[in-house]
Amino acid sequence: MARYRRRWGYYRHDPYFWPYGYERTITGMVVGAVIGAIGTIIGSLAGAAWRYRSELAPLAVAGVVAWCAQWTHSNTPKVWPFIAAGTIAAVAVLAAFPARWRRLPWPWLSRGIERAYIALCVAIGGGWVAAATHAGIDAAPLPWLALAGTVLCAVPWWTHRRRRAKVRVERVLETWPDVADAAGLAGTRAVSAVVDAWGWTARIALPRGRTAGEVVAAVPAVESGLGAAPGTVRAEPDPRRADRAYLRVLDSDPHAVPIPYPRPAAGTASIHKPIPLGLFDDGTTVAVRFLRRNALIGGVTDSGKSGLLNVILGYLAQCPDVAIWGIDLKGGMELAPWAPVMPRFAATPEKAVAFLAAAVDEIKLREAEQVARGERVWEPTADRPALVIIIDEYVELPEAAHQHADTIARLGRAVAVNLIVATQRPTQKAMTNNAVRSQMDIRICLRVRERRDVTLILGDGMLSAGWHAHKLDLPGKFYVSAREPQFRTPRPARGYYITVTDIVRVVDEHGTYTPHPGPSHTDEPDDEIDTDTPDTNTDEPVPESDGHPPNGNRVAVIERPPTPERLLLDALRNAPEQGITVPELAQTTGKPRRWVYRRLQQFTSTGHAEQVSWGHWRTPPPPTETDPG
Ligand SMILES: Nc1ncnc2c1ncn2[C@@H]1O[C@H](COP(=O)(O)OP(=O)(O)OP(=O)(O)O)[C@@H](O)[C@H]1O
Repeated sequence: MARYRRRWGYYRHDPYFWPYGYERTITGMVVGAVIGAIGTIIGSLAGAAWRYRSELAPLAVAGVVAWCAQWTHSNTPKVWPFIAAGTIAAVAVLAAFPARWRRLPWPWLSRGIERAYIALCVAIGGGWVAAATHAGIDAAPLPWLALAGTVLCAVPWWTHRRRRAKVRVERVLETWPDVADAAGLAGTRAVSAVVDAWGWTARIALPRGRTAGEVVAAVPAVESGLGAAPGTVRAEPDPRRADRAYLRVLDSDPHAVPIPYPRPAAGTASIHKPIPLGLFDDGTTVAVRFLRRNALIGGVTDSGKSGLLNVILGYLAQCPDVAIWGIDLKGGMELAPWAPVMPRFAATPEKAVAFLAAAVDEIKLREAEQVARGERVWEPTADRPALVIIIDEYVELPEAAHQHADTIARLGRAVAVNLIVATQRPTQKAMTNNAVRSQMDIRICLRVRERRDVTLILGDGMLSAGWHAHKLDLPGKFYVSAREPQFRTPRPARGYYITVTDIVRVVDEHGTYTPHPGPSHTDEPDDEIDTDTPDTNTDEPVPESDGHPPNGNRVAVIERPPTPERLLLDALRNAPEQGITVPELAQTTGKPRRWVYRRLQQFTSTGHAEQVSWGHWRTPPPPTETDPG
């Protein structure tokens, strides 16, 4: 310290150190203040230029272009033809941009309209540089052309929606430390942000030892800090890292108006693909795979359950590899319009029981067929379709039907026989004491009245994890919970709004089971729909002659030609008491005897066939109950 004091004492009287006097003088202070003010102004201008760098970019580019033209004009004026040729080549490349280049990670080059804008800027800039290189930048009319070109290129840049949104988010993120301090999230950082059509999503990094739950809890305070409307900010944990969270801020709500139903392109629908149900609040599609999965859809009256079922049906009806059965215990009010695409449609409890029993039977047949084919899971095709049973108002099913539904939910998965059920309150009793509910891999929760209904539909712990379905405010809004990562966090979605016209169009194109009774006929037995307890012939093909089922009142389970395995099983089931011979079986199935022998061996080992006498086979009779008396 003493050393510095000595040095200060030395310089205090040095005239070179104080150019305006030996001591501080008034002049020196004024000059210092002026220099300070100029510095402050320059600093502020530089700060503003940095802050508005995106808006100023076109002017900066114009300045650089003019400087380059001046330099080439002064040093190498003869290169102007090369500059012109280079410009034409660049514009040509942008115009004929090969499709495979569009997959490169340059978003501004992958969209046609943005490529056209870049091509325009290159043409104007390159053309002007070539001309200015030849004639000089001040040769008329080049200065005026420079001004016009700058404005022409700058206006689309200034008005570009995505650029403006990105800049706005960057500015918000610059203020994040202050917002975080005010919201009790001091020490957190906004590490990245993505802008979309409806708002933006930022990834927030938390200091060690702190969790995403804190960000979720601080959402109201963050809304206040950002000056956003209540309910427009949502936070969710990052499923990959415990010390990261996502913050979603909505500028406009994609769910504010009904979202029109988009039909899949003709010939593309398949049960192997996820079914698009609607949009998340960031505008991404909610697409759920229903193959070999049971689904539960719950919500209060008018929450949009039937609307969502219609969206699912609209897709399934267009899948060649699916057969749909419908059960609608609201007297057929909701699903009746779809009856023409359903081989089976029940609107009364009795039919519902019969159909579900038939589905259990179908599962057993499919299991046997799988054994015969040596396959573990049933891969649906047009010939061997998946069977999806849609049940509206599940709790209205009679007790007997619940038992069958329970069996289907437990055993149907491997053989692609599945349930999609909708209900207002899936209480324990209604869900066969939870057996069916526990088999529901996909849970969709629309608006519910009470908080505990969230637990009933989605499961324990979901309410406290942020699945606040009781706060959903519009019909068709829902949460979906499934095993895929995108369905493990509570993200509100809204289903597509499918109109009667959409339904009629799909049914007209894909409906084959006509005529069907309207809801008003449901109390009377009908000719078109099978009310019998089903038997082994349930998969007879429907003749295409007049659309009416054969044998008076029987329709097919699935209107596709049966597989040889199924024909074999049916023949064994229908065999007389003394059995059926191998040559007869070979004739029925159209397969060689060796094939029949091999299948019979497999069926015998699994209890689906027995040899009654030498060369005679049949299905073993069901075990009879022994009389305890
Ligand atoms: N995705 C949607 N977008 C816009 N409106 C919808 C949507 N889904 C349903 N709605 C509207 O909400 C109302 C109720 O829908 P829906 O009949 O599907 O409800 P629900 O839950 O099945 O009712 P209920 O239990 O009484 O049958 C209908 O008027 C429908 O137009």
